[in-house]
Amino acid sequence: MSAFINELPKVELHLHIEGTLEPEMVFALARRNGITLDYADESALRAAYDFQDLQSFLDVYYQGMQVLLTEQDFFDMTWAYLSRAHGERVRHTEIFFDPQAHTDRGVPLAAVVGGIHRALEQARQQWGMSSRLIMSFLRHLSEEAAFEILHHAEPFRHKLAGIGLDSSEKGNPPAKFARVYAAAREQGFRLVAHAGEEGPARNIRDALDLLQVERIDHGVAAVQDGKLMQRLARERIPLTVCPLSNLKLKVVDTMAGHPMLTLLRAGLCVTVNSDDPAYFGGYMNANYQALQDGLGATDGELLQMALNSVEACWLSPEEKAVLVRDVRAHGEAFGVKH
Ligand SMILES: Nc1ncnc2[nH]cnc12
Ligand SMILES: [Zn+2]
Repeated sequence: MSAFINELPKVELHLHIEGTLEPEMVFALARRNGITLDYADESALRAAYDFQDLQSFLDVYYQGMQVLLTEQDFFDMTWAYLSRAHGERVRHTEIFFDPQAHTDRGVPLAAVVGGIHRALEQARQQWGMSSRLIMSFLRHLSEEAAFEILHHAEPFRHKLAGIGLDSSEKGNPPAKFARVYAAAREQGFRLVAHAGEEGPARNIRDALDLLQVERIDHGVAAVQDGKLMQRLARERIPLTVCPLSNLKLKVVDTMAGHPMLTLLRAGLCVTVNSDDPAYFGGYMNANYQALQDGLGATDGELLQMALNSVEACWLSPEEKAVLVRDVRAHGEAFGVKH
């Protein structure tokens, strides 16, 4: 691991907290909750992490999270991620969770939000690590179900910064959620959506125009549409790109074929993120390192992407200024210009 990457102050903007469940924790929580898993042990579960596409991953991901039942389970999962992120110099993190995947199993939303939020608060007090929580609608479920969870979340509104849209992109375009996004916008939520991961560039344009999102999660399909790239660059719409995820889910065939640097050099606000690190083989450092080793990104380009993440995050201008200063100082300490 390069010292430059290891010590770089980082901001993470695309992280599914349920995607941080390492096999060891899946088994520990299963034992604690008296749940029998379909896999004999941790290594058998890890062997199942051989994905052909997004759907084959999602099937394993939704199965893995069934061990989460209590507020303490959600706290423990979140605390394990935050400890790891803190060790990788993540200073601020914006975290997705999938409420419907839990409430549909009978887990109270209070346990989900309460456990995650308690861990975020402890990280803030203990390390000064800041965070935001983003509630995602599952796009393979109905518009009606999204409205239901939005309504159900009202008592927790003060703990939620934004709304996201994830799960199976194919066959579930942004238009399906235009009305519920409009309702969320009226309630003051900030808005993001997964688009252009496995789906076409058109989904990115529709997420901007129909859902009025301010950031696109993934968005790598933009590279197929020059006009859209120009718009994203002109409007400085951030893309929260996840290199190791794209490789594991076969969005790209090789890291050398990843469009990250094409997008960066075209002036887009691209950022580096880990998505579901327990499943995709690496947290933030590993994603930065993969861009360097597999794609040939320079330290200067990595520094620019780290600064983009600060620009794209939801901290106040004053808090961002502190992070910008620290990222720039890190570059200067290593003699790196961006
Ligand atoms: N990469 C991804 N794409 C869509 N939905 C997800 N849910 C968790 N990870 C996801
Ligand atoms: Zn994602």
